[in-house]
Amino acid sequence: MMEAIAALSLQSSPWIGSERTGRKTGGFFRIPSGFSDERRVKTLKLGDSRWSRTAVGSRHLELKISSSYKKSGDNFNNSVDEALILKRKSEDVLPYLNGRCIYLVGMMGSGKTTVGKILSEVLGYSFFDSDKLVEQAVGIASIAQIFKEHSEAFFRDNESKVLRDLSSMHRLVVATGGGAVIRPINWKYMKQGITIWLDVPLDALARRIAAVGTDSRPLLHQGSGDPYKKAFVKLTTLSEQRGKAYTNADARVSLEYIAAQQGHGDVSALTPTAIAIEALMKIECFLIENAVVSNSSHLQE
Ligand SMILES: Nc1ncnc2c1ncn2[C@@H]1O[C@H](COP(=O)(O)OP(=O)(O)O)[C@@H](O)[C@H]1O
Ligand SMILES: O=C(O)C1=C[C@@H](OP(=O)(O)O)[C@@H](O)[C@H](O)C1
Repeated sequence: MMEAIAALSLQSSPWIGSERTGRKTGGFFRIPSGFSDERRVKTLKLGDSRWSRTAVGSRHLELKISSSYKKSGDNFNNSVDEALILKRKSEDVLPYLNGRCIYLVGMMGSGKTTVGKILSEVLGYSFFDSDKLVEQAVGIASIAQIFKEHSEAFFRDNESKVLRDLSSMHRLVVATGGGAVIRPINWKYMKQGITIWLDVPLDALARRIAAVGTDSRPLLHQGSGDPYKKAFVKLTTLSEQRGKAYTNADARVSLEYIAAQQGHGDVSALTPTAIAIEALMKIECFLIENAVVSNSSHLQE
């Protein structure tokens, strides 16, 4: 398992600069949601100089970038602006992560791999896909084949082992399998790092999955008929079973929320980079809230 991780970490994780272009920008990259002035002041009062510097500094940066972002008239500039915001936001967050891993959770097709690779690249972390590590660990080339030759339970046991092994490591972004959230023990492992839920509407998930096919996703690769409808029905059932488990995550990145903030009617207009930026903002909020809570508990001692 550890050799598998070492070998995989040598693989590159491309994406930056290759995102699609062509979307309207609405300047949503202001102060992150739930990141009010009141909370900043509270943070300052608690006297952690590292946080006060970051909070104030990043706020100026966001406001500055936000206005230039809104002025951009063409797609190239929008894409460059997004890349710049991503880079700056990662620089804000990185020192306070202290090497903690980031675990992305969410339904199949929610973009854990796509967004995870962007985050790993920009943070200088290694990227791992837990499905790939399971394939390596059991010596079978695909998840579909693992389900076929063994069972879902066998796959889940190995998925837990992989998450257990990853939990002692640092500086990783991990794209988990969509079902990793159903076993409580997996949360114990993932909570060694920061868990981020990519919350994507079911119709968008079904569209993405119908576009690429269900060969690699055995839970969706059943029955006949229209690929979109089939995926939508199955994803609806899975989401009803798992919806609550995803809410265990430390932070939620809602594509509907980002789209509304950017003035898009549809989440399909969002670039993976925009989603990665929102993820970094949510990580920042989480880290600040945690710092406030731990400072408060020190003060009460
Ligand atoms: N923001 C996005 N917009 C459009 N398509 C996306 C986006 N993010 C991911 N995709 C596509 O959706 C599919 C599933 O993405 P992936 O990252 O593999 O999801 P997961 O790892 O959560 O299963 C891929 O074909 C990917 O290219
Ligand atoms: O939701 C699930 O139960 C699964 C999701 C898949 O991963 P992705 O979320 O990366 O597709 C993979 O682990 C397996 O097919 C089961």
